[in-house]
Amino acid sequence: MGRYGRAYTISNVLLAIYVTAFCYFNREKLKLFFNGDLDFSAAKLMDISNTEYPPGPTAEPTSLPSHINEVGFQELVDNFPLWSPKFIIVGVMKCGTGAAHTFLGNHPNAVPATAEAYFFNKDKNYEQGFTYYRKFFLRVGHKQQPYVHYEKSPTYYRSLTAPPRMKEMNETLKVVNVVCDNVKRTLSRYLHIKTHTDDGHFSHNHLSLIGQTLEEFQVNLRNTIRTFGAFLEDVKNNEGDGTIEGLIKALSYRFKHKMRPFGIRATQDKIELILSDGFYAVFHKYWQQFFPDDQLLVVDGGQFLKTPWEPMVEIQRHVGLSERINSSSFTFRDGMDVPCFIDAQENVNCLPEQKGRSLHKSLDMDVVRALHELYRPFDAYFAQKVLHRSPFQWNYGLEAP
Ligand SMILES: Nc1ncnc2c1ncn2[C@@H]1O[C@H](COP(=O)(O)OS(=O)(=O)O)[C@@H](OP(=O)(O)O)[C@H]1O
Repeated sequence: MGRYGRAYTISNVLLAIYVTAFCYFNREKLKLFFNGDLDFSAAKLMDISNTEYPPGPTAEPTSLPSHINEVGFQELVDNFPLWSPKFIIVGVMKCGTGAAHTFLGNHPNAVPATAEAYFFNKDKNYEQGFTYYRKFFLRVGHKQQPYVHYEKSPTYYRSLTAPPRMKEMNETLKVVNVVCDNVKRTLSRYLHIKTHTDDGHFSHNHLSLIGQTLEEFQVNLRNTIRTFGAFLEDVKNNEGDGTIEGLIKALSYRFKHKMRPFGIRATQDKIELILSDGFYAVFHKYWQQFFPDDQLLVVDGGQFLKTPWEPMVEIQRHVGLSERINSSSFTFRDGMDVPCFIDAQENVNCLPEQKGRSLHKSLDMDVVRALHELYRPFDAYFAQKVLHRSPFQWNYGLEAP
C-alpha cells in the first residue's frame, strides 16, 4: 500500500470512530428523530440561532412592528404577549371544534388564527419556529383591544409532542378540549374520510381498508369491535390489574411508547385507530402532566347542537373573555337542524354545509350498542375519575323517539 493508500485508510478509520462516537453520544436524540418525534429544542434552534433568549413571554409588549413578516426572533420574543395565542382548542376532531372556533370568532376581542396551524404536533412545521407560527396571527381585522389570539388544530389532543411544546412556549396558556359521544364521532370520522377521499386528502387505499361505503364500514367495524375488545381485555388482565384504572394506566404506557392501539405503525387496523382516538382519559392524563387542571377545560361538543351557549359561556370564562356570547346569540332556523349564530349586524350565520354530514345518517342498532358498550367504562372513568364531574349523557342512536 502506498503513502496515499495508507493515509486514505487511516482517515476512513478516524471517520468511522467519529461517526460511532457521535451516534453513541446522541443516541437518545437520534432515536426521537427516527421516531419522527424530535423534541422541542429543534424549534428553538431554528429561531434562536446564536441568541440565548428562550421562547415565551420575556418582556413587556410595546407595539407590533409594522414589518412583522420579516421580524427577527428578538422582536418576536419582545412582542410575544401581543401576537401569541392565549388559548388553543386542541380537539377532538369531529366533536364540534369548528363550531367552538367559529362562534368564538364573533367575540369582539377574540382573534382566530387564519388556519389550523398543526404547529405543535407536526415536526416539519415546528422546526420552522415562531417566525412561521406567528404568520397565523397576523390579521386582527376589526377586532377590539385587548386582542385575545387563539387557534384550533383538532388533533393536538392526541399528540405526544404538543403538550410539552405548548408549555415550553407559554406555561400560562389555556387549553380547551371539545369531547363528544364516541359513537357519533366514529360515524362523523368515517363520513369525513369518505368525503375527503374524493378531494384527495385521503388515499383510496385508506378508504378501501376501512370501507368504500357506510355499509362496508359497518361490516368492518363489527369485526374490529370484536378483535379490539379482546385485545383490550388482554391488556387489562396482563398489563393492568384487571381493573379499568389498571387498563387506563397500561394504555397510557402504550400511548407514550407509540404502541398498539395508538401508534400508526404499530396498529394494523385503521378502524382501531379511529376507535382509540376516543380514549379521552388516556390523553387527558397526559396533558395533566404538563398543565394544571385550572388551565385545562373540557366541554361537551354535543351541546353545540342543542344549547351551544352553555359551552360558549364556559369557554369565555375559562379564557378570560367577557361573556358576550350567550343564549341570545343563537337561533334555530327553519329547515336547519343546528343552531346558527346571530352576529352584531343581526345576520344569521350557519356553519358551512360540510358540517352536519352525520345528522341525516345513522349506524345500525347492533353497531350502536356494541360501540356504546366498548366506550362506557372509558367515558365513565374519564368523567368521574379524571374530570371529577357528573357522567356525560352520551347515548347517540339510543335516544327515545
Ligand atoms: N352548530 C353546528 N353546526 C354544524 N355542525 C355542528 C354544529 N355544532 C356541532 N356540530 C357538529 O360538529 C361536527 C364537526 O366537528 P369538527 O368541527 O370538530 O370537525 S373537524 O375535526 O374540524 O373536521 C359535525 O359533524 P358531522 O355531522 O359529521 O359533519 C357536526 O355534527
